[in-house]
Amino acid sequence: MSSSKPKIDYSLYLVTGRELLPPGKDYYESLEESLQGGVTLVQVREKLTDTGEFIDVARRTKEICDRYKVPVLINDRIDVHLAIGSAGIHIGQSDCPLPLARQLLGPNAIIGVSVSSPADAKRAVAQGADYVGIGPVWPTGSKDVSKKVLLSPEGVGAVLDALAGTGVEAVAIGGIHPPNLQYLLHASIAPNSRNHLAGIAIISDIVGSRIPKEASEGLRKVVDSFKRSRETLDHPQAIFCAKAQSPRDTEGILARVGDLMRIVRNNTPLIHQITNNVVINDSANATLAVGASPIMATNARDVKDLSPAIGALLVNFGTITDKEGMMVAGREANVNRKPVVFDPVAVGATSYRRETSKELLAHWQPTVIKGNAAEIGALAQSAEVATRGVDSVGSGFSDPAKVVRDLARRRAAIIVLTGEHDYISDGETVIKASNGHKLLGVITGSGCMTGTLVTTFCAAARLYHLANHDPFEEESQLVQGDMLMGALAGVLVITIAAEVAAARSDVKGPGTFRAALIDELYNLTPDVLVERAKIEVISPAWKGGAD
Ligand SMILES: Cc1ncc(COP(=O)(O)OP(=O)(O)O)c(N)n1
Ligand SMILES: Cc1nc(C(=O)O)sc1CCOP(=O)(O)O
Repeated sequence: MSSSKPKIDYSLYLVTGRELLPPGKDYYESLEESLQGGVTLVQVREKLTDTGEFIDVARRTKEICDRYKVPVLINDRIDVHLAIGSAGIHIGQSDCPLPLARQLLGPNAIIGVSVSSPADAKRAVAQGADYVGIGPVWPTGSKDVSKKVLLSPEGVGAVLDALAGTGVEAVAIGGIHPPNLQYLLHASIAPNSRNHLAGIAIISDIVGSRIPKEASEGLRKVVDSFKRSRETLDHPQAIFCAKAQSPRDTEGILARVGDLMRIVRNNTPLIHQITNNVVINDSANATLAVGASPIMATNARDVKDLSPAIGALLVNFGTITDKEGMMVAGREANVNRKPVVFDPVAVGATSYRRETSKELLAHWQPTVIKGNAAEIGALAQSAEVATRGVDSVGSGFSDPAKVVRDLARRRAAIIVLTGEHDYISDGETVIKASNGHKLLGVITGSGCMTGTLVTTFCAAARLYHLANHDPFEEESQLVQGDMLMGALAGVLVITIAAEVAAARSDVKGPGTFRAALIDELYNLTPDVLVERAKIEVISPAWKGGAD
Protein backbone atom coordinates (compact mmCIF):
# COMPACT_ATOMS: atom_id res chain seq x y z
CA MET A 1 0.00 0.00 0.00
CA SER A 2 1.38 3.44 -0.92
CA SER A 3 2.25 5.74 2.05
CA SER A 4 0.47 8.75 0.55
CA LYS A 5 -2.02 9.32 -2.21
CA PRO A 6 -0.28 10.22 -5.49
CA LYS A 7 -1.27 13.46 -7.21
CA ILE A 8 -2.64 12.52 -10.63
CA ASP A 9 -2.57 14.60 -13.80
CA TYR A 10 -5.68 13.50 -15.72
CA SER A 11 -5.02 15.65 -18.80
CA LEU A 12 -4.37 12.84 -21.28
CA TYR A 13 -5.48 9.47 -19.97
CA LEU A 14 -4.63 6.52 -22.19
CA VAL A 15 -6.85 3.46 -21.79
CA THR A 16 -5.10 0.54 -23.46
CA GLY A 17 -6.67 -1.72 -26.08
CA ARG A 18 -4.21 -4.11 -27.67
CA GLU A 19 -6.87 -5.40 -30.07
CA LEU A 20 -6.96 -1.96 -31.73
CA LEU A 21 -3.25 -1.71 -32.57
CA PRO A 22 -2.53 -1.22 -36.28
CA PRO A 23 -1.34 -4.46 -37.94
CA GLY A 24 2.30 -5.13 -37.09
CA LYS A 25 2.53 -2.45 -34.38
CA ASP A 26 3.97 -3.69 -31.09
CA TYR A 27 1.98 -2.78 -27.97
CA TYR A 28 4.97 -1.79 -25.84
CA GLU A 29 6.48 0.29 -28.62
CA SER A 30 3.13 2.04 -29.10
CA LEU A 31 2.83 2.64 -25.36
CA GLU A 32 6.31 4.16 -25.13
CA GLU A 33 5.64 6.46 -28.08
CA SER A 34 2.36 7.58 -26.47
CA LEU A 35 4.21 8.44 -23.27
CA GLN A 36 6.74 10.43 -25.30
CA GLY A 37 3.79 12.28 -26.84
CA GLY A 38 2.53 13.41 -23.43
CA VAL A 39 0.15 10.78 -22.01
CA THR A 40 -0.20 11.58 -18.31
CA LEU A 41 -2.00 8.49 -16.97
CA VAL A 42 -2.41 4.92 -18.26
CA GLN A 43 -5.15 2.38 -17.55
CA VAL A 44 -4.42 -1.22 -18.50
CA ARG A 45 -7.68 -2.59 -19.90
CA GLU A 46 -7.64 -6.25 -20.94
CA LYS A 47 -11.11 -7.62 -21.54
CA LEU A 48 -10.25 -10.98 -23.14
CA THR A 49 -6.96 -11.93 -21.47
CA ASP A 50 -6.55 -14.54 -18.76
CA THR A 51 -5.23 -13.50 -15.38
CA GLY A 52 -1.62 -14.58 -15.86
CA GLU A 53 -1.24 -12.71 -19.12
CA PHE A 54 -3.06 -9.67 -17.71
CA ILE A 55 -0.54 -9.55 -14.86
CA ASP A 56 2.39 -9.84 -17.31
CA VAL A 57 1.08 -7.08 -19.55
CA ALA A 58 0.28 -4.84 -16.56
CA ARG A 59 3.70 -5.39 -15.00
CA ARG A 60 5.58 -4.55 -18.21
CA THR A 61 3.29 -1.59 -18.81
CA LYS A 62 4.10 -0.29 -15.34
CA GLU A 63 7.85 -0.74 -15.87
CA ILE A 64 7.68 1.43 -18.98
CA CYS A 65 5.38 4.02 -17.39
CA ASP A 66 7.61 4.22 -14.29
CA ARG A 67 10.43 5.47 -16.53
CA TYR A 68 8.19 8.36 -17.59
CA LYS A 69 6.85 8.88 -14.04
CA VAL A 70 3.34 8.20 -15.34
CA PRO A 71 0.99 6.32 -12.95
CA VAL A 72 -0.80 3.13 -14.01
CA LEU A 73 -4.33 2.08 -13.06
CA ILE A 74 -5.90 -1.31 -13.69
CA ASN A 75 -9.31 -1.75 -15.27
CA ASP A 76 -11.72 -3.68 -13.00
CA ARG A 77 -9.26 -6.18 -11.49
CA ILE A 78 -8.23 -5.65 -7.87
CA ASP A 79 -6.09 -8.81 -7.96
CA VAL A 80 -4.01 -7.51 -10.87
CA HIS A 81 -3.60 -4.15 -9.11
CA LEU A 82 -2.35 -5.93 -5.98
CA ALA A 83 -0.06 -8.18 -8.00
CA ILE A 84 1.81 -5.35 -9.68
CA GLY A 85 1.45 -2.56 -7.10
CA SER A 86 -0.21 -0.07 -9.46
CA ALA A 87 -1.50 3.32 -8.33
CA GLY A 88 -5.08 2.05 -8.28
CA ILE A 89 -8.03 0.80 -10.29
CA HIS A 90 -10.88 1.95 -12.51
CA ILE A 91 -14.27 0.31 -11.92
CA GLY A 92 -17.63 0.45 -13.66
CA GLN A 93 -21.14 0.58 -12.22
CA SER A 94 -21.47 -3.21 -12.28
CA ASP A 95 -17.97 -4.07 -11.04
CA CYS A 96 -16.80 -4.47 -7.43
CA PRO A 97 -18.80 -1.95 -5.34
CA LEU A 98 -16.77 1.17 -4.57
CA PRO A 99 -17.02 0.96 -0.72
CA LEU A 100 -15.69 -2.60 -0.85
CA ALA A 101 -12.93 -1.66 -3.31
CA ARG A 102 -11.89 1.18 -0.99
CA GLN A 103 -11.85 -1.15 1.98
CA LEU A 104 -9.65 -3.63 0.11
CA LEU A 105 -7.30 -1.09 -1.47
CA GLY A 106 -6.93 1.38 1.40
CA PRO A 107 -7.16 5.17 1.49
CA ASN A 108 -4.14 5.94 -0.69
CA ALA A 109 -5.08 3.93 -3.77
CA ILE A 110 -6.58 5.85 -6.66
CA ILE A 111 -10.07 4.61 -7.46
CA GLY A 112 -11.88 5.89 -10.52
CA VAL A 113 -15.51 5.11 -11.31
CA SER A 114 -17.50 5.20 -14.57
CA VAL A 115 -20.52 7.51 -14.39
CA SER A 116 -23.13 8.49 -16.92
CA SER A 117 -25.46 10.75 -14.93
CA PRO A 118 -25.38 13.37 -12.15
CA ALA A 119 -26.88 10.76 -9.78
CA ASP A 120 -24.04 8.30 -10.53
CA ALA A 121 -21.53 11.08 -9.94
CA LYS A 122 -23.03 12.10 -6.58
CA ARG A 123 -22.98 8.49 -5.43
CA ALA A 124 -19.35 8.07 -6.52
CA VAL A 125 -18.40 11.20 -4.56
CA ALA A 126 -20.27 10.04 -1.45
CA GLN A 127 -18.52 6.66 -1.62
CA GLY A 128 -15.02 8.14 -1.89
CA ALA A 129 -14.07 8.01 -5.59
CA ASP A 130 -10.92 9.92 -6.53
CA TYR A 131 -12.09 10.69 -10.05
CA VAL A 132 -14.88 9.74 -12.44
CA GLY A 133 -14.88 8.75 -16.10
CA ILE A 134 -17.94 10.34 -17.75
CA GLY A 135 -19.23 8.53 -20.81
CA PRO A 136 -19.99 7.55 -23.40
CA VAL A 137 -19.88 11.03 -24.90
CA TRP A 138 -20.27 9.83 -28.49
CA PRO A 139 -20.50 6.52 -30.36
CA THR A 140 -17.30 4.50 -30.28
CA GLY A 141 -16.02 1.44 -32.05
CA SER A 142 -13.87 0.46 -29.06
CA LYS A 143 -16.70 -0.84 -26.87
CA ASP A 144 -20.35 -1.78 -27.27
CA VAL A 145 -22.23 1.27 -25.99
CA SER A 146 -25.40 0.59 -28.01
CA LYS A 147 -27.53 0.22 -24.85
CA LYS A 148 -26.15 3.37 -23.25
CA VAL A 149 -27.33 6.94 -23.59
CA LEU A 150 -24.81 9.04 -25.50
CA LEU A 151 -24.21 12.06 -23.30
CA SER A 152 -22.83 14.61 -25.78
CA PRO A 153 -20.96 17.57 -24.22
CA GLU A 154 -24.16 18.92 -22.65
CA GLY A 155 -24.68 15.71 -20.67
CA VAL A 156 -21.05 15.81 -19.56
CA GLY A 157 -21.64 19.38 -18.34
CA ALA A 158 -24.60 18.26 -16.21
CA VAL A 159 -22.41 15.64 -14.52
CA LEU A 160 -19.67 18.25 -13.97
CA ASP A 161 -22.20 20.45 -12.16
CA ALA A 162 -22.93 17.55 -9.80
CA LEU A 163 -19.20 17.27 -9.03
CA ALA A 164 -18.58 20.98 -8.46
CA GLY A 165 -16.90 21.80 -5.18
CA THR A 166 -16.33 18.13 -4.27
CA GLY A 167 -12.66 17.98 -5.27
CA VAL A 168 -13.42 14.91 -7.41
CA GLU A 169 -11.99 15.40 -10.88
CA ALA A 170 -13.46 14.10 -14.11
CA VAL A 171 -12.38 12.85 -17.51
CA ALA A 172 -14.69 12.26 -20.46
CA ILE A 173 -14.57 9.06 -22.51
CA GLY A 174 -16.08 7.63 -25.68
CA GLY A 175 -15.62 8.70 -29.29
CA ILE A 176 -13.21 11.54 -28.57
CA HIS A 177 -11.05 12.51 -31.55
CA PRO A 178 -9.24 15.70 -32.66
CA PRO A 179 -12.20 17.10 -34.67
CA ASN A 180 -14.55 17.02 -31.68
CA LEU A 181 -12.08 17.66 -28.86
CA GLN A 182 -12.22 21.46 -28.78
CA TYR A 183 -15.99 21.26 -28.93
CA LEU A 184 -16.15 18.74 -26.09
CA LEU A 185 -13.91 20.73 -23.77
CA HIS A 186 -15.67 24.04 -24.27
CA ALA A 187 -19.26 22.85 -24.55
CA SER A 188 -19.02 20.63 -21.46
CA ILE A 189 -18.14 23.50 -19.12
CA ALA A 190 -20.81 23.07 -16.43
CA PRO A 191 -23.63 25.60 -16.90
CA ASN A 192 -24.07 26.54 -13.25
CA SER A 193 -20.73 25.99 -11.56
CA ARG A 194 -18.39 26.44 -14.59
CA ASN A 195 -16.65 23.26 -13.43
CA HIS A 196 -14.66 21.75 -16.29
CA LEU A 197 -13.04 18.51 -17.38
CA ALA A 198 -9.64 17.65 -15.91
CA GLY A 199 -8.83 15.60 -19.00
CA ILE A 200 -9.88 13.08 -21.60
CA ALA A 201 -9.66 9.28 -21.70
CA ILE A 202 -8.78 7.83 -25.08
CA ILE A 203 -8.40 4.39 -26.60
CA SER A 204 -8.58 4.28 -30.40
CA ASP A 205 -7.21 7.69 -31.30
CA ILE A 206 -3.90 6.80 -29.67
CA VAL A 207 -3.76 3.00 -29.73
CA GLY A 208 -5.06 2.80 -33.30
CA SER A 209 -2.49 5.28 -34.58
CA ARG A 210 0.61 4.31 -36.52
CA ILE A 211 2.31 7.34 -34.93
CA PRO A 212 0.96 7.41 -31.35
CA LYS A 213 3.51 10.03 -30.32
CA GLU A 214 2.01 12.53 -32.76
CA ALA A 215 -1.55 11.52 -31.89
CA SER A 216 -0.84 12.08 -28.19
CA GLU A 217 1.00 15.35 -28.76
CA GLY A 218 -1.93 16.74 -30.76
CA LEU A 219 -4.51 15.82 -28.11
CA ARG A 220 -2.34 16.99 -25.23
CA LYS A 221 -1.74 20.39 -26.80
CA VAL A 222 -5.48 21.06 -27.05
CA VAL A 223 -6.20 19.90 -23.49
CA ASP A 224 -3.32 21.93 -22.07
CA SER A 225 -4.36 25.13 -23.79
CA PHE A 226 -7.96 24.63 -22.66
CA LYS A 227 -6.95 24.07 -19.04
CA ARG A 228 -4.61 27.03 -19.12
CA SER A 229 -7.38 29.23 -20.46
CA ARG A 230 -9.75 28.20 -17.66
CA GLU A 231 -7.12 28.97 -15.05
CA THR A 232 -6.63 32.51 -16.32
CA LEU A 233 -10.26 33.61 -16.45
CA ASP A 234 -10.93 36.91 -14.73
CA HIS A 235 -13.88 35.36 -12.92
CA PRO A 236 -14.68 31.66 -12.45
CA GLN A 237 -18.16 32.19 -13.85
CA ALA A 238 -16.92 33.75 -17.08
CA ILE A 239 -17.31 31.67 -20.22
CA PHE A 240 -14.74 33.33 -22.37
CA CYS A 241 -11.15 34.34 -21.61
CA ALA A 242 -10.13 37.62 -20.11
CA LYS A 243 -9.82 39.90 -23.10
CA ALA A 244 -7.58 42.83 -22.41
CA GLN A 245 -8.56 44.40 -25.71
CA SER A 246 -12.32 44.05 -25.25
CA PRO A 247 -14.21 47.24 -24.55
CA ARG A 248 -17.24 47.05 -22.26
CA ASP A 249 -18.12 50.74 -22.07
CA THR A 250 -20.52 52.33 -24.56
CA GLU A 251 -17.96 54.53 -26.27
CA GLY A 252 -15.38 51.76 -26.57
CA ILE A 253 -17.97 49.28 -27.82
CA LEU A 254 -19.19 51.59 -30.58
CA ALA A 255 -15.64 52.42 -31.63
CA ARG A 256 -14.99 48.66 -31.94
CA VAL A 257 -18.17 48.16 -33.98
CA GLY A 258 -16.91 50.89 -36.33
CA ASP A 259 -13.57 49.07 -36.60
CA LEU A 260 -15.36 45.85 -37.50
CA MET A 261 -17.31 47.63 -40.27
CA ARG A 262 -14.01 48.82 -41.75
CA ILE A 263 -12.49 45.35 -41.45
CA VAL A 264 -15.36 43.80 -43.41
CA ARG A 265 -15.03 46.37 -46.19
CA ASN A 266 -11.23 46.10 -46.36
CA ASN A 267 -10.97 42.31 -46.11
CA THR A 268 -14.14 41.02 -47.82
CA PRO A 269 -14.41 37.87 -45.64
CA LEU A 270 -16.06 34.83 -47.19
CA ILE A 271 -19.30 34.17 -45.33
CA HIS A 272 -20.51 30.61 -45.71
CA GLN A 273 -24.26 30.33 -45.28
CA ILE A 274 -26.39 27.23 -45.16
CA THR A 275 -29.72 28.95 -44.96
CA ASN A 276 -33.33 28.43 -45.93
CA ASN A 277 -34.81 28.57 -49.42
CA VAL A 278 -36.95 31.59 -48.64
CA VAL A 279 -34.08 33.97 -47.93
CA ILE A 280 -31.03 32.78 -49.87
CA ASN A 281 -31.09 35.68 -52.31
CA ASP A 282 -31.75 38.43 -49.74
CA SER A 283 -29.10 37.06 -47.38
CA ALA A 284 -26.49 36.90 -50.14
CA ASN A 285 -27.31 40.48 -51.16
CA ALA A 286 -27.12 41.74 -47.57
CA THR A 287 -23.67 40.09 -47.25
CA LEU A 288 -22.46 41.81 -50.40
CA ALA A 289 -23.97 45.15 -49.39
CA VAL A 290 -21.88 45.37 -46.21
CA GLY A 291 -18.71 44.47 -48.11
CA ALA A 292 -18.33 40.72 -47.47
CA SER A 293 -18.62 37.83 -49.90
CA PRO A 294 -21.40 35.22 -49.62
CA ILE A 295 -21.07 31.53 -50.44
CA MET A 296 -24.27 29.52 -50.13
CA ALA A 297 -22.86 25.96 -50.57
CA THR A 298 -24.79 23.13 -48.91
CA ASN A 299 -23.37 19.82 -50.12
CA ALA A 300 -21.49 17.96 -47.37
CA ARG A 301 -18.45 17.27 -49.58
CA ASP A 302 -18.29 20.83 -50.78
CA VAL A 303 -18.54 22.41 -47.32
CA LYS A 304 -15.66 20.37 -45.90
CA ASP A 305 -13.26 21.66 -48.53
CA LEU A 306 -14.49 25.21 -48.10
CA SER A 307 -14.04 25.42 -44.36
CA PRO A 308 -10.37 26.48 -44.19
CA ALA A 309 -11.10 29.44 -46.50
CA ILE A 310 -14.19 30.90 -44.87
CA GLY A 311 -14.39 33.77 -42.40
CA ALA A 312 -17.40 32.36 -40.56
CA LEU A 313 -20.33 29.96 -40.99
CA LEU A 314 -24.08 30.50 -40.62
CA VAL A 315 -26.35 27.51 -40.05
CA ASN A 316 -29.97 28.61 -40.42
CA PHE A 317 -32.35 25.69 -40.39
CA GLY A 318 -35.48 27.40 -41.63
CA THR A 319 -36.24 24.67 -44.17
CA ILE A 320 -33.83 21.93 -42.99
CA THR A 321 -33.06 20.54 -46.44
CA ASP A 322 -29.33 20.05 -45.89
CA LYS A 323 -28.88 18.45 -42.50
CA GLU A 324 -25.80 16.47 -43.56
CA GLY A 325 -24.16 19.63 -44.90
CA MET A 326 -24.99 21.43 -41.62
CA MET A 327 -23.40 18.64 -39.58
CA VAL A 328 -20.20 18.58 -41.61
CA ALA A 329 -19.89 22.35 -42.01
CA GLY A 330 -20.31 23.01 -38.27
CA ARG A 331 -17.85 20.33 -37.33
CA GLU A 332 -15.26 21.54 -39.83
CA ALA A 333 -15.74 25.13 -38.63
CA ASN A 334 -14.96 23.93 -35.08
CA VAL A 335 -11.86 22.11 -36.32
CA ASN A 336 -10.72 25.22 -38.19
CA ARG A 337 -11.74 27.42 -35.25
CA LYS A 338 -14.05 29.61 -37.32
CA PRO A 339 -17.11 31.31 -35.80
CA VAL A 340 -20.36 29.36 -36.23
CA VAL A 341 -23.66 31.22 -35.93
CA PHE A 342 -26.70 29.04 -35.34
CA ASP A 343 -30.14 30.41 -36.27
CA PRO A 344 -32.60 27.74 -35.06
CA VAL A 345 -35.61 29.08 -36.97
CA ALA A 346 -38.91 28.06 -35.30
CA VAL A 347 -37.09 25.47 -33.18
CA GLY A 348 -39.97 25.17 -30.74
CA ALA A 349 -42.64 24.72 -33.43
CA THR A 350 -42.25 21.00 -34.25
CA SER A 351 -40.65 17.95 -32.72
CA TYR A 352 -38.55 17.46 -35.89
CA ARG A 353 -37.03 20.91 -35.40
CA ARG A 354 -36.35 20.30 -31.71
CA GLU A 355 -34.68 16.97 -32.53
CA THR A 356 -32.64 18.44 -35.38
CA SER A 357 -31.45 21.30 -33.21
CA LYS A 358 -30.42 18.82 -30.51
CA GLU A 359 -28.63 16.67 -33.06
CA LEU A 360 -26.72 19.59 -34.56
CA LEU A 361 -25.75 20.91 -31.14
CA ALA A 362 -24.47 17.43 -30.23
CA HIS A 363 -22.13 17.58 -33.22
CA TRP A 364 -20.61 21.01 -32.98
CA GLN A 365 -20.26 24.04 -30.79
CA PRO A 366 -21.98 27.22 -31.95
CA THR A 367 -20.17 30.48 -31.31
CA VAL A 368 -23.40 32.48 -31.41
CA ILE A 369 -27.03 31.39 -31.17
CA LYS A 370 -29.47 33.93 -32.56
CA GLY A 371 -33.22 33.74 -32.25
CA ASN A 372 -36.47 35.51 -31.52
CA ALA A 373 -38.17 35.16 -28.15
CA ALA A 374 -39.92 31.89 -29.03
CA GLU A 375 -36.73 30.32 -30.38
CA ILE A 376 -34.57 31.41 -27.46
CA GLY A 377 -37.38 30.40 -25.07
CA ALA A 378 -37.46 26.90 -26.61
CA LEU A 379 -33.68 26.49 -26.23
CA ALA A 380 -33.82 27.88 -22.69
CA GLN A 381 -36.76 25.54 -21.93
CA SER A 382 -38.83 28.53 -20.86
CA ALA A 383 -42.59 28.56 -21.38
CA GLU A 384 -42.89 32.36 -21.25
CA VAL A 385 -43.12 32.83 -25.02
CA ALA A 386 -44.88 30.59 -27.57
CA THR A 387 -44.29 30.06 -31.29
CA ARG A 388 -46.65 30.65 -34.21
CA GLY A 389 -44.96 29.48 -37.43
CA VAL A 390 -41.60 31.21 -37.38
CA ASP A 391 -42.83 34.10 -35.20
CA SER A 392 -43.11 34.64 -31.45
CA VAL A 393 -46.43 35.27 -29.70
CA GLY A 394 -46.87 36.97 -26.36
CA SER A 395 -45.36 39.92 -24.62
CA GLY A 396 -41.89 38.42 -24.25
CA PHE A 397 -39.72 37.51 -21.28
CA SER A 398 -40.19 39.25 -17.93
CA ASP A 399 -36.38 39.42 -17.56
CA PRO A 400 -34.79 39.04 -21.01
CA ALA A 401 -31.31 40.00 -19.78
CA LYS A 402 -31.32 37.08 -17.36
CA VAL A 403 -32.64 34.68 -20.01
CA VAL A 404 -29.82 35.49 -22.44
CA ARG A 405 -27.13 35.52 -19.81
CA ASP A 406 -28.20 32.18 -18.33
CA LEU A 407 -28.50 30.54 -21.74
CA ALA A 408 -25.11 31.91 -22.80
CA ARG A 409 -23.58 30.26 -19.75
CA ARG A 410 -25.43 27.01 -20.32
CA ARG A 411 -24.46 26.77 -23.98
CA ALA A 412 -21.04 28.46 -23.71
CA ALA A 413 -22.05 30.64 -26.65
CA ILE A 414 -23.01 34.24 -27.30
CA ILE A 415 -26.80 34.55 -27.26
CA VAL A 416 -28.61 37.11 -29.42
CA LEU A 417 -32.30 37.59 -28.60
CA THR A 418 -34.00 39.70 -31.25
CA GLY A 419 -37.19 41.71 -30.79
CA GLU A 420 -38.29 45.28 -30.21
CA HIS A 421 -35.17 45.50 -28.05
CA ASP A 422 -32.31 43.14 -28.84
CA TYR A 423 -30.35 41.49 -26.00
CA ILE A 424 -26.88 40.09 -26.55
CA SER A 425 -24.82 38.29 -23.93
CA ASP A 426 -21.60 36.35 -23.53
CA GLY A 427 -22.77 34.97 -20.18
CA GLU A 428 -21.13 37.87 -18.41
CA THR A 429 -22.07 41.19 -19.96
CA VAL A 430 -25.53 41.79 -21.46
CA ILE A 431 -25.95 44.52 -24.07
CA LYS A 432 -29.43 45.86 -24.78
CA ALA A 433 -29.75 47.42 -28.25
CA SER A 434 -32.83 49.45 -29.11
CA ASN A 435 -32.58 50.36 -32.78
CA GLY A 436 -34.80 49.08 -35.59
CA HIS A 437 -38.04 49.80 -37.41
CA LYS A 438 -41.41 48.07 -37.59
CA LEU A 439 -41.07 47.57 -41.36
CA LEU A 440 -38.44 44.90 -40.58
CA GLY A 441 -41.35 42.85 -39.27
CA VAL A 442 -43.32 42.97 -42.52
CA ILE A 443 -40.68 41.71 -44.92
CA THR A 444 -39.73 38.07 -44.98
CA GLY A 445 -36.23 37.08 -43.96
CA SER A 446 -35.21 40.11 -41.90
CA GLY A 447 -34.41 37.83 -38.96
CA CYS A 448 -32.40 35.58 -41.25
CA MET A 449 -30.52 38.61 -42.61
CA THR A 450 -29.70 39.55 -39.03
CA GLY A 451 -28.13 36.09 -38.67
CA THR A 452 -26.17 36.71 -41.87
CA LEU A 453 -24.81 40.01 -40.59
CA VAL A 454 -24.02 38.64 -37.15
CA THR A 455 -21.99 35.95 -38.94
CA THR A 456 -20.26 38.53 -41.12
CA PHE A 457 -19.19 40.68 -38.20
CA CYS A 458 -18.10 37.66 -36.13
CA ALA A 459 -15.73 36.91 -39.03
CA ALA A 460 -14.51 40.50 -38.67
CA ALA A 461 -14.09 40.14 -34.89
CA ARG A 462 -11.85 37.13 -35.50
CA LEU A 463 -9.82 39.06 -38.08
CA TYR A 464 -9.52 41.96 -35.64
CA HIS A 465 -8.14 39.59 -33.03
CA LEU A 466 -5.68 37.97 -35.43
CA ALA A 467 -4.39 41.40 -36.48
CA ASN A 468 -3.90 42.59 -32.87
CA HIS A 469 -3.36 39.26 -31.24
CA ASP A 470 -1.89 38.37 -27.93
CA PRO A 471 0.12 35.15 -28.37
CA PHE A 472 -1.34 33.51 -25.28
CA GLU A 473 -4.96 34.13 -26.20
CA GLU A 474 -4.36 32.61 -29.60
CA GLU A 475 -4.42 29.07 -28.20
CA SER A 476 -6.88 29.50 -25.42
CA GLN A 477 -10.34 29.64 -27.00
CA LEU A 478 -12.20 27.61 -29.56
CA VAL A 479 -12.82 30.73 -31.63
CA GLN A 480 -10.55 33.70 -31.15
CA GLY A 481 -11.79 37.25 -30.94
CA ASP A 482 -14.48 39.12 -29.08
CA MET A 483 -17.61 37.53 -30.50
CA LEU A 484 -19.87 39.68 -28.31
CA MET A 485 -18.69 42.65 -30.37
CA GLY A 486 -19.17 40.73 -33.63
CA ALA A 487 -22.73 39.77 -32.73
CA LEU A 488 -23.61 43.29 -31.58
CA ALA A 489 -22.16 44.80 -34.75
CA GLY A 490 -24.37 42.57 -36.91
CA VAL A 491 -27.48 43.57 -34.96
CA LEU A 492 -26.68 47.29 -35.02
CA VAL A 493 -25.83 47.37 -38.72
CA ILE A 494 -29.15 45.88 -39.82
CA THR A 495 -31.36 47.72 -37.33
CA ILE A 496 -29.77 51.11 -38.04
CA ALA A 497 -29.79 50.56 -41.82
CA ALA A 498 -33.50 49.75 -41.41
CA GLU A 499 -34.15 53.05 -39.60
CA VAL A 500 -32.35 55.00 -42.32
CA ALA A 501 -34.17 53.09 -45.08
CA ALA A 502 -37.59 53.54 -43.48
CA ALA A 503 -37.04 57.31 -43.24
CA ARG A 504 -36.44 57.68 -46.98
CA SER A 505 -39.13 59.53 -48.93
CA ASP A 506 -39.14 56.86 -51.67
CA VAL A 507 -40.07 54.12 -49.20
CA LYS A 508 -43.83 53.57 -49.39
CA GLY A 509 -44.15 50.14 -47.75
CA PRO A 510 -42.56 46.68 -47.49
CA GLY A 511 -41.62 46.37 -51.19
CA THR A 512 -39.69 49.61 -51.46
CA PHE A 513 -38.34 49.16 -47.92
CA ARG A 514 -36.78 45.81 -48.87
CA ALA A 515 -34.80 47.38 -51.71
CA ALA A 516 -33.93 50.46 -49.64
CA LEU A 517 -32.64 48.27 -46.83
CA ILE A 518 -30.05 46.69 -49.12
CA ASP A 519 -29.06 50.19 -50.32
CA GLU A 520 -28.68 51.50 -46.77
CA LEU A 521 -26.64 48.47 -45.69
CA TYR A 522 -24.36 49.41 -48.55
CA ASN A 523 -24.28 53.13 -47.65
CA LEU A 524 -24.00 52.81 -43.86
CA THR A 525 -20.83 54.37 -42.41
CA PRO A 526 -19.25 53.84 -38.99
CA ASP A 527 -19.97 57.50 -38.15
CA VAL A 528 -23.70 57.16 -38.80
CA LEU A 529 -23.79 53.93 -36.83
CA VAL A 530 -22.07 55.49 -33.81
CA GLU A 531 -24.36 58.51 -33.96
CA ARG A 532 -27.59 56.46 -34.09
CA ALA A 533 -26.77 53.44 -31.93
CA LYS A 534 -28.89 53.08 -28.78
CA ILE A 535 -27.17 50.61 -26.50
CA GLU A 536 -27.13 49.96 -22.80
CA VAL A 537 -24.52 47.79 -21.09
CA ILE A 538 -25.81 45.65 -18.25
CA SER A 539 -22.86 44.53 -16.11
CA PRO A 540 -22.72 41.16 -14.45
CA ALA A 541 -23.51 40.88 -10.75
CA TRP A 542 -19.91 40.13 -9.74
CA LYS A 543 -18.83 43.42 -11.28
CA GLY A 544 -21.35 45.39 -9.31
CA GLY A 545 -24.19 45.39 -11.85
CA ALA A 546 -27.67 43.92 -11.92
CA ASP A 547 -28.14 40.21 -11.60
C1 LIG B 1 -11.57 6.53 -17.59
C2 LIG B 1 -12.56 5.47 -17.84
N1 LIG B 1 -13.86 5.78 -17.86
C3 LIG B 1 -14.76 4.82 -18.09
C4 LIG B 1 -14.37 3.53 -18.33
C5 LIG B 1 -15.37 2.44 -18.54
O1 LIG B 1 -15.25 1.52 -17.47
P1 LIG B 1 -16.34 0.36 -17.25
O2 LIG B 1 -17.66 1.01 -17.08
O3 LIG B 1 -15.84 -0.49 -16.15
O4 LIG B 1 -16.33 -0.41 -18.58
P2 LIG B 1 -15.13 -1.29 -19.12
O5 LIG B 1 -13.95 -0.41 -19.34
O6 LIG B 1 -14.84 -2.30 -18.07
O7 LIG B 1 -15.64 -1.85 -20.39
C6 LIG B 1 -13.01 3.25 -18.32
N2 LIG B 1 -12.54 2.01 -18.53
N3 LIG B 1 -12.13 4.22 -18.08
C1 LIG C 1 -13.75 1.91 -22.44
C2 LIG C 1 -14.84 2.84 -22.70
N1 LIG C 1 -15.76 3.14 -21.73
C3 LIG C 1 -16.68 3.96 -22.16
C4 LIG C 1 -17.81 4.43 -21.34
O1 LIG C 1 -18.59 5.23 -21.80
O2 LIG C 1 -17.89 3.96 -20.22
S1 LIG C 1 -16.47 4.44 -23.78
C5 LIG C 1 -15.10 3.49 -23.89
C6 LIG C 1 -14.30 3.37 -25.15
C7 LIG C 1 -13.44 4.58 -25.43
O3 LIG C 1 -12.69 4.34 -26.57
P1 LIG C 1 -12.45 5.42 -27.72
O4 LIG C 1 -11.57 6.46 -27.17
O5 LIG C 1 -11.78 4.61 -28.79
O6 LIG C 1 -13.79 5.90 -28.17
